[in-house]
Amino acid sequence: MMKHMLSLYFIMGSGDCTRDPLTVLDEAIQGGITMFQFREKGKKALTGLEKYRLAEKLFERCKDHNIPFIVNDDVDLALALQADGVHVGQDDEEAARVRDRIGDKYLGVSVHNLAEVRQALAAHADYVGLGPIFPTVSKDDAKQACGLAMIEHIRTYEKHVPLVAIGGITEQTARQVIEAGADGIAVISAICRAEHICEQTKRLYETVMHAKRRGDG
Ligand SMILES: Cc1ncc(COP(=O)(O)OP(=O)(O)O)c(N)n1
Ligand SMILES: Cc1nc(C(=O)O)sc1CCOP(=O)(O)O
Ligand SMILES: [Mg+2]
Repeated sequence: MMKHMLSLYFIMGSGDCTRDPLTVLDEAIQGGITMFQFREKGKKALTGLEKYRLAEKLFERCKDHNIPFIVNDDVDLALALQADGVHVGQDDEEAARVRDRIGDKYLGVSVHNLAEVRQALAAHADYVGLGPIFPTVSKDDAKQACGLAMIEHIRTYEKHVPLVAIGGITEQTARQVIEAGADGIAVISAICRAEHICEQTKRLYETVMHAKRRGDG
C-alpha cells in the first residue's frame, strides 16, 4: 500500500453529518483527503437498501477523484459495490477470513498495541488503524486513549507497517501524531464538525504534509 494514501483519511457516515453527506464528501475531496471510509453506525444509521444507495453515491464521488473507498465492518457491502477495501476491528469478522474473501482489495485492521499489529500483519493487512490516540466524541465504545507514546512504541518495533492514527485528532495535534511515527491521520469530527469543511480539510492536509516533509529530512 502506498503510505501516502493514509495521509488524510476521512471517515464518515450519515450520522456524523449535519449536512448532506454527499456535499460533505465533495467539500472534503476538494480540500484534499487521500482516502475515505464509509462508516454507517449509530442509532439512526441507515440499513439495507438505503445504506447501499448512499454507499453507492459516495463511492461514485470517490471514483471520480481517485480516492480509495473503504467500507467499515460490512464485507458483504464492500463486495457488492466492488469497493476498494474493507476496514475491520478486533470485534468484527476475523481479519484473515476477510482477507480470503476480498482477495487483493485493501484490508485495514484496528489495533491498540504491538501484539495486535503483528496479528494484523500475519493476516496480511495492508495497514493498521491505531487508536484512540486521544479521547474521541465519535465512537461510543472506544477504548481508553493510548496517547502518542503508543505510536512511538509500535514504530520502534515495526518500522515499515503502514499506520494511520485515529481518535480525537485535530489540526492542533496532527503534527505531533506524524512526528510520533504515524503515516497519516484518520478523522471524523475534525472534518465533519468544521464550519468550513473544504478550508479545514486543506489546513489538515497541509499540516500533515508539512510534518511528513520535515520527517523525511
Ligand atoms: C482507520 C480506522 N481505524 C480504526 C477504526 C475503528 O474500527 P473498529 O474498532 O472496528 O470500530 P468501528 O469503527 O467499527 O466502530 C476505523 N473504523 N478506522
Ligand atoms: C472510528 C474510530 N475508531 C477509533 C479507534 O480508536 O479505533 S476512534 C474513532 C472515532 C474517530 O473520530 P474522531 O476523529 O471524531 O475522534
Ligand atoms: Mg469495526
